[in-house]
Amino acid sequence: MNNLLEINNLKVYYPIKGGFFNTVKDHVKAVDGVSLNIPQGTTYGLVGESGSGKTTTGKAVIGLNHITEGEILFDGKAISGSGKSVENSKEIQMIFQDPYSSLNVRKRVFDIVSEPIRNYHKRTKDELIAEVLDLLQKVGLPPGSLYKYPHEFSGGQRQRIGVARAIALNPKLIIADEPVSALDVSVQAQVLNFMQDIQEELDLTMLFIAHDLGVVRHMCQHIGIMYQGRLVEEGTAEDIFSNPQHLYTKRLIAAIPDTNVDKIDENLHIRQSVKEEYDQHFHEYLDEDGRALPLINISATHKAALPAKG
Ligand SMILES: Nc1ncnc2c1ncn2[C@@H]1O[C@H](COP(=O)(O)OP(=O)(O)OP(=O)(O)O)[C@@H](O)[C@H]1O
Repeated sequence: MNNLLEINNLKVYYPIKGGFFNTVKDHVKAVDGVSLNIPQGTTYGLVGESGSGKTTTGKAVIGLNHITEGEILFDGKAISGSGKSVENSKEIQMIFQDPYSSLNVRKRVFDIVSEPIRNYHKRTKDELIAEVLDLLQKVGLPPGSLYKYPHEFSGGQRQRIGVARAIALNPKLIIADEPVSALDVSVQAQVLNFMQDIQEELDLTMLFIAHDLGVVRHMCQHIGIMYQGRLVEEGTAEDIFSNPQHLYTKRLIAAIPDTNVDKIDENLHIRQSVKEEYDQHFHEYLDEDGRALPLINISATHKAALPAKG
């Protein structure tokens, strides 16, 4: 399977300015040497706590961030820096965390969903209506939604509007940045199932960002664990859950709400002991600056040999 997205040694440092001349004093190393591959037609879950650099990684792929170092290849072509083309911006779309604030509340569904199409193509009003109705059907919203405003929908439905807009230009890659985190737990599973259906139906490749490992388990083939700007572990979803190597990964598994954990793997036995183990041993996984050691690579998505702990 070809990799649709390849990220090689990505670094994104944000300057911290200060002083009388507002000069650069230091940098926040938001992403510090991340490499990962996403095979075409698969979903990669990027998981870590707040501030670990997940969004910065996603934004770098979509061209919203200045890349300090490294390379991003989309369909085999470099898209970082000046290589980014109009075609790339059609083919890579982002879905945001909060479906309310990411939609323009003063616009109707028709205008919101048709906007990307209007930006790139010449269409008559009737053609646009037909296209938007088709997109609404794909995301499971009734035709009557066409002239409604975002506030007339529930959170889950609003996320469907965001998805309709994101798939309007037939993208190949979707970056979904915590798309269910702002939703009620009761509707999260529904939206996840629906996103998985859309991904399969349209053969999309997806970078799915989440802070909860439980969320990505069933919809991602590969999972990368981020901590302090680095990937500390990567593997197939099965590896990550059945044989987690890094204590931080175990910590994330232990943090999955009880109701899910019981289903996840009754034999893991990590839940009871993991918090203690984590506290006792976590320093072993840090370098001399107190930053996370790089990846323990237990799967094949990224072939570069990175140092394993030991
Ligand atoms: N524009 C910016 N300028 C300076 N620092 C930033 C900027 N954006 C993010 N950061 C910092 O970079 C680090 C990584 O942030 P990022 O948003 O990528 O993490 P995240 O894992 O997506 O977290 P969250 O889930 O809270 O969005 C954090 O320390 C954050 O404060």
